[in-house]
Amino acid sequence: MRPADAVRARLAPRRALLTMLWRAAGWRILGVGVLAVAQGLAPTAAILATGIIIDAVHTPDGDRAVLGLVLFGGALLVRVVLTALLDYLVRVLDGRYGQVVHDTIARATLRTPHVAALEEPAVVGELASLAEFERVDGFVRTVSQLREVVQRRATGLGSVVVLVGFAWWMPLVLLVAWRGLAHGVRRWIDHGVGLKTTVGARMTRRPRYLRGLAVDAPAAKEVRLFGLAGWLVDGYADSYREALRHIWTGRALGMRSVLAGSAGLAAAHLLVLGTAGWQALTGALSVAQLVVLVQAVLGTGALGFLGEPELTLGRARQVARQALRLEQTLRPARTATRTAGRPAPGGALPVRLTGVRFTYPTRTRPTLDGLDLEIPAGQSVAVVGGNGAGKSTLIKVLCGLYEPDLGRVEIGGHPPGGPDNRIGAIFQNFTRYELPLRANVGFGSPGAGQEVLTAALADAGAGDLPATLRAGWDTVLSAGYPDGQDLSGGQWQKVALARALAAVRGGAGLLVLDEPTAALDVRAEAELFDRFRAATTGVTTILVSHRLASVCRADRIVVIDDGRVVEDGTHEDLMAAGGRYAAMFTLQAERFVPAAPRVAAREREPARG
Ligand SMILES: Nc1ncnc2c1ncn2[C@@H]1O[C@H](COP(=O)(O)OP(=O)(O)OP(=O)(O)O)[C@@H](O)[C@H]1O
Repeated sequence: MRPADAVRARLAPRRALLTMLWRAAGWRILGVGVLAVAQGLAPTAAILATGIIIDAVHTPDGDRAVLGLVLFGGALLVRVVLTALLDYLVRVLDGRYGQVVHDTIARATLRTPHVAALEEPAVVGELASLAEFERVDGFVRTVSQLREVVQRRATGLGSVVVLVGFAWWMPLVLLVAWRGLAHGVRRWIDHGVGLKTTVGARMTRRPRYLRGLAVDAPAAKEVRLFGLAGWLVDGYADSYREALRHIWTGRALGMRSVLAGSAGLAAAHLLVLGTAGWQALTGALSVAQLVVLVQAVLGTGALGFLGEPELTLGRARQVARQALRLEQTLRPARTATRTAGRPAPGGALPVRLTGVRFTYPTRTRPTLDGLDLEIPAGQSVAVVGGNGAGKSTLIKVLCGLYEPDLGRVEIGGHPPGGPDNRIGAIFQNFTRYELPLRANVGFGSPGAGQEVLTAALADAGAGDLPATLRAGWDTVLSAGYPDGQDLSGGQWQKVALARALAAVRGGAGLLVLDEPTAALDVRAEAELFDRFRAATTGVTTILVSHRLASVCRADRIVVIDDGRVVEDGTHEDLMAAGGRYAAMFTLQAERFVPAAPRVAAREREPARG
């Protein structure tokens, strides 16, 4: 790396922090800086005042003593007033700064319509470390920490100026010593952080996992049922002790730089204070001068390592840089952005995928490859195939959540997410919003009236659900809220389905259903499909399901294997062709139908013998 590039890279986090601070506070941040410098210089004024007072008492000189006292009192007053003012200002700006960081990250992540961008390992890493910083340090203390650092550095510089008045080399020696120790401490801390993220992360993985098993609800049943409590407690204690032993040993080895820095600092103080003491003894320094010098020497400590504020500010610089980098990386897609709000009614949408190839960011092999599929407007198509064949991926590409590497996806003649973005969908891992039932259904068709939501919930087979909830449509669907209520797996699925059906009632021209009935009982599923035709008339529907009894009702069935279409036709066509679909259907059907005759045949056998 060229020296200019190295300097630029070193300065980039500082520039990023300033950019974010400017966005959050504008000129007010400069005001905070100036006031913090003034607050930091107050102790220097107090040191000088002390010197004047002692000198005046010694002389004696009443006027100078008064001047000294006024200066001292003024310094104290300025400090008290500025402290109160700054405490208020930084609290306001801290909140504002945290909000701007949140906004920057949220806007960057939300404006990318492609989920793939959020799965890039670099982006995942940045988002995780931002979340960690927020959890541990909070974005919200950045301005406070900045004020603390600026104020203390001003105090240190004020002391340097005072010391220069005695001998130019004194502040220089102390400055070098303090920075040397700061460097040593930073190295030690970085070494410790490095250990924590390498050895620590590796060695604490198991204890963290065991702790999770002990306290998290999902494992609670099995832990009790299989009597794993003792094993868990011992395993956690042993593995955690072992991890800590490794980290402590590593940290102790890294202490050398701190010891060397401390020795250097002790030597510097010995030299400066020794010289001052000698000069005082020989009469070259007055008592007042000695007092001023000693206090200024103490003040230079503010140029060393400042601990918590300095560390937090360092992390805040990285966070600002990461947030701005996300803003750069997660640019809006080339295609038109998704239009928010209720889709305009306009009939069923045709779908066309031509030569689509798609590879997940974390994979090298494409999951979809050479996939062609054309669905006329209004047709109902079922997509089937084995586990991992690429069905859900096809749905996500179709909905515009992932951009294909090659080929085209068109919905109503436009790329997905374009102006005619009228898609209603329920995904396999649909979202359970910790919000009222009304929002959980209403998100499918923002702005829709109550009658649309009620009809959509009825279409999904959960028309009676609001009556069973404490606050009806206003019940928050989470047990964590007063008057909130969680739902069963099947009820949640019906709510998610209602959301998709609300979109249809609101004008969606394409309905995509990825395993919409996996959590429903057989009767609920049968009832749903009986109602389904009526609810989806005039809409193109794409259904992914492993339940072939439901699939066979579709106008057309498409079999996916290894990321491409391998069979395509009606149920009758595919059964007659005797291919994969026929084999899957026969296998599923046999598990129910022939059981009775087989038992009956076995029962008849002894009689024959
Ligand atoms: N986010 C992801 N990142 C990387 N690989 C993924 C991701 N999601 C799915 N895959 C992989 O892509 C392949 C196809 O997965 P997909 O979920 O599309 O299959 P599917 O046909 O829907 O399977 P199933 O019937 O089990 O739901 C699988 O090998 C899966 O491991």
